[in-house]
Amino acid sequence: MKVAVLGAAGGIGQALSLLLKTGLPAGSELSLYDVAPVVPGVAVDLSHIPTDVKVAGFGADALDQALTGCDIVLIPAGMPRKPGMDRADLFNVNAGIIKTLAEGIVANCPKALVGIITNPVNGTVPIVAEVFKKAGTYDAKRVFGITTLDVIRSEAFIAELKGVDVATVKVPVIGGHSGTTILPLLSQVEGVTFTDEEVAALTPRIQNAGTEVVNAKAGGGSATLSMGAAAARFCMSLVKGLQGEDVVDYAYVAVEGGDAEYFAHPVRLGKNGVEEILSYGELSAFEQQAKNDMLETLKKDIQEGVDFINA
Ligand SMILES: NC(=O)C1=CN([C@@H]2O[C@H](COP(=O)(O)OP(=O)(O)OC[C@H]3O[C@@H](n4cnc5c(N)ncnc54)[C@H](O)[C@@H]3O)[C@@H](O)[C@H]2O)C=CC1
Ligand SMILES: O=C([O-])CC(=O)C(=O)O
Repeated sequence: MKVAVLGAAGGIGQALSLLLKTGLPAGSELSLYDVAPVVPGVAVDLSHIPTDVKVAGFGADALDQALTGCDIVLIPAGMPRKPGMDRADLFNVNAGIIKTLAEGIVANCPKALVGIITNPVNGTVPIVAEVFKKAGTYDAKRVFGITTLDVIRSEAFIAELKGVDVATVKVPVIGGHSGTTILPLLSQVEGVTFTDEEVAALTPRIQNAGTEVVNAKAGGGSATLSMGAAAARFCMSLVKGLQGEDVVDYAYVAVEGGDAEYFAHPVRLGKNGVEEILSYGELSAFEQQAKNDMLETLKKDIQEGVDFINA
């Protein structure tokens, strides 16, 4: 298994790379790419951890070498938010970065499963898809926006609120990855119940959890450690799928005839990426209303990504 992390020297990139160095199956290769000159050092640092995962670092002019033969490419490259900014404010600077990296994937590992972390995810995923479409290499089953952070936050917050074992809490989160487009389906969480007041308070807490971190870091960036853990968890789902295990996880994927062109759903993963897009089931009246209210925003975010490549 060969996994590339693009943006590996950043806050997320380093945390994620550490978790992959210690978590990938024996015999795997980890390819770390970044435009920051420290990236070879990050690779050397990680290489001293005694696991059977080979690590190599690649600087600005070595994207092709970093990507050659990769099975999975994870992308946390690009600018994070500062207090007062929305994720959408990152579009102008991150769109060009994502486009360049997607072109590198086309040229070097067009069959790889691609997991996009760079914000705004609602728009960067369509950018990658449009670059692949233009190149004739697009396979909707292989492109994922990583929304796992919304899932793990929901697990953590609910376990804390209800005093239950966090390992037993499973929370479906659908939609997109910004503000109200993040839709946790609290009505479907098994083993706990919520009052209307709890739903009305917990839903926006989950939706604004990224801002909670941005404000707490006071200008020093956004979530990196929890995102590293989230991306590593999602990567392990992709790895298990590639190894032939039957695994279901949540991700922001292209959905034909869905609520929007891209929408986070439960997906069955396998050797070709998405084997099946599963239904997210019945929504409560609150969730149905929240979904209806956010679709226009999500669709606008998606169109911005599509237009960046095609307009
Ligand atoms: N999907 C999600 O749930 C989350 C997404 N994010 C997003 O992840 C991105 C990265 O966040 P952080 O790691 O905190 O930022 P950071 O600034 O710590 O790291 C970003 C890294 O990307 C590198 N980079 C910039 N241009 C590049 C290029 N063309 N090729 C390769 N590397 C390049 C930088 O050198 C830097 O090392 C941000 O856009 C942030 O908004 C952050 C948290 C959660
Ligand atoms: O809020 C941000 O800018 C980073 C992010 O996507 C998150 O923490 O969910």
